[in-house]
Amino acid sequence: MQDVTDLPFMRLIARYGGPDWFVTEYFRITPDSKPDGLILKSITENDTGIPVIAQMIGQDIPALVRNAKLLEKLPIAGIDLNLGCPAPVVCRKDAGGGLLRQPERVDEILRALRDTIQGRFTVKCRIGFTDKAEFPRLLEVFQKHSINGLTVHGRTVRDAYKTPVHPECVAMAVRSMPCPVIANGNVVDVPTGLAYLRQTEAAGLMLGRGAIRHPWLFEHLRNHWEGRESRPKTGRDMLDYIQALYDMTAAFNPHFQADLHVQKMKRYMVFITTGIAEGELEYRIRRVTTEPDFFALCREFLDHDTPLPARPPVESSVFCGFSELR
Ligand SMILES: Cc1cc2nc3c(=O)[nH]c(=O)nc-3n(C[C@H](O)[C@H](O)[C@H](O)COP(=O)(O)O)c2cc1C
Repeated sequence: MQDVTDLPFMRLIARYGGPDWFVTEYFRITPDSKPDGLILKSITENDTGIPVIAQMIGQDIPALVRNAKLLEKLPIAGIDLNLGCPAPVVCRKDAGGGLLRQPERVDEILRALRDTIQGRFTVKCRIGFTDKAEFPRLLEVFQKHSINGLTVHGRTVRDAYKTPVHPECVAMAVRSMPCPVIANGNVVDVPTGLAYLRQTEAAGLMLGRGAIRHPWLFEHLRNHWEGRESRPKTGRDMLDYIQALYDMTAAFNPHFQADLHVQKMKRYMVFITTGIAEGELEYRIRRVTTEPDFFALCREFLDHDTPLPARPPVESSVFCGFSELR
């Protein structure tokens, strides 16, 4: 995830159990781009023991091919093509989710990349640009290119993050793709993860915002499958996580300035604070500008041994419609 899942974040999440695979932030690929140095570090300095897949975003075929060759020289578990990013600046350039408007172009890109990539080649997509009715045609294109995996974020680009996900589309992909299909979107806890898997029969889950909010989510899912209890997490557990996140991301930043770092922390805090103290921490953290105020506020709300709410509030505007995964 852009500006979120960098090397220090991966290292921290790995301490909490972590996923089976990481996926890098996307490398923006244009005719004259070179792979971003900081994102490269999440590959070349990955000491987590968890394999990492390099993700590219772009639509220029020679550039994508050139960068895929460069990336394959590195210790990666595969290359993933992003066909889901809804950012207007990306879609306007017909990259990411914007490419879903042009299945023929996707066809050409996948052909060129499949001919180039020797190892694992996967695709991450949404279920259409404006309408889920576009999805069957996209699946026809994906089926043609022997990709090794497909991750489906069960929303259209237009949906952004404002709707529930569509498990029936992920299930359609599972039925029609010859490769493993991974379900993505709105998994916030063990029950939502299990419901998504049950409704789709997907081969696995990709977790994004839910794992930022609750880094124990990977461990809790594993505990469930392996018959172990999961201890509810307290305010103090969360405080320790926030402190570690602050320290590790700060140490990674050669231009560290406390006030700017507080702003970076807010990218994570949007997800972490959802539902704590009925939204009061979420509201107040947005207004904080200094490091002492940031930690004083976190301590005010989290320096306790009471279990935190297991899931975000049902009416959450951040995890919109997650409760429909049941
Ligand atoms: C801030 C932010 C950055 C993201 N960056 C990426 C990215 O670089 N590559 C990608 O495939 N998806 C990216 N996503 C999308 C997530 O991977 C995921 O598909 C989406 O958030 C839905 O899943 P979730 O509910 O588990 O978060 C990003 C999402 C957010 C909110």
